[in-house]
Amino acid sequence: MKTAASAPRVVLLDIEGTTAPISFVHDVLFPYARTHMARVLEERKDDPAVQAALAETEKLAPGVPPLEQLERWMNEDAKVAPLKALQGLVWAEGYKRGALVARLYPDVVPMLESWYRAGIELAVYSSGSEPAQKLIYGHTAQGDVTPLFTRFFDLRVGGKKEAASYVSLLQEAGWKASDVLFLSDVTAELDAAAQAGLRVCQIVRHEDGTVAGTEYPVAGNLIEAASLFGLPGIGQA
Ligand SMILES: CSCCC(=O)C(=O)COP(=O)(O)O
Ligand SMILES: [Mg+2]
Repeated sequence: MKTAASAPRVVLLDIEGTTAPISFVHDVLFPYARTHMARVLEERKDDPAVQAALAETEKLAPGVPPLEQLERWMNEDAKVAPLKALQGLVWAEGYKRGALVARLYPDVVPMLESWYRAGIELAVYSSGSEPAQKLIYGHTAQGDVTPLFTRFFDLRVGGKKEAASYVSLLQEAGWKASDVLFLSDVTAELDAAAQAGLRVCQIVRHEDGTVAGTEYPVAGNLIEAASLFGLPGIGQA
């Protein structure tokens, strides 16, 4: 007899296109980083974090002036660790002076609060750096919701389209693959996570124009994902 799968114990969430609109990342965050990058790098040239990211940029693109390389990566939307680290530093300044306020989809905070109250572990896996992830969740319309999350994984565990990254993060967190539900809008990320044994669901946000794949369960928002995977709904915990 086949038994019904139990509800996931851990929900691992992508950000762009899953919890935050793509337009917030591409039309607000990325242009802010592009506008202020050169100035922030100049002002913080003695900061060891800036120096480390610039050294890594030079290592990855020898012979290219680092600022030029960073601009190339920004044009390509490259998911590269030193760019992501520096974008995070630029955004930190923007959030601090009130020029940036995070925009999340309206279902996100109420749903995460309900899962948190039900004892479900919540974690982030985004190409944005860990500090950038904490900034987004630290500056929502509902205030600082970072305490809802136990872990913030970024490119240090590897790229999101590689199965090995999911194996690494499972190891680091001590989670069993089948206990974890990964939510993302990008099917290549779901492929990689599924290959590592995680349960997966594609979040297909109408506003983002995400195209639904055919291989995995599809949900229009976190409320639908909850219902598909036996997780509590808003206000049910
Ligand atoms: C941490 S918010 C900025 C997100 C970002 O820089 C990015 O490249 C989007 O990555 P994601 O993995 O969340 O799709
Ligand atoms: Mg995404």
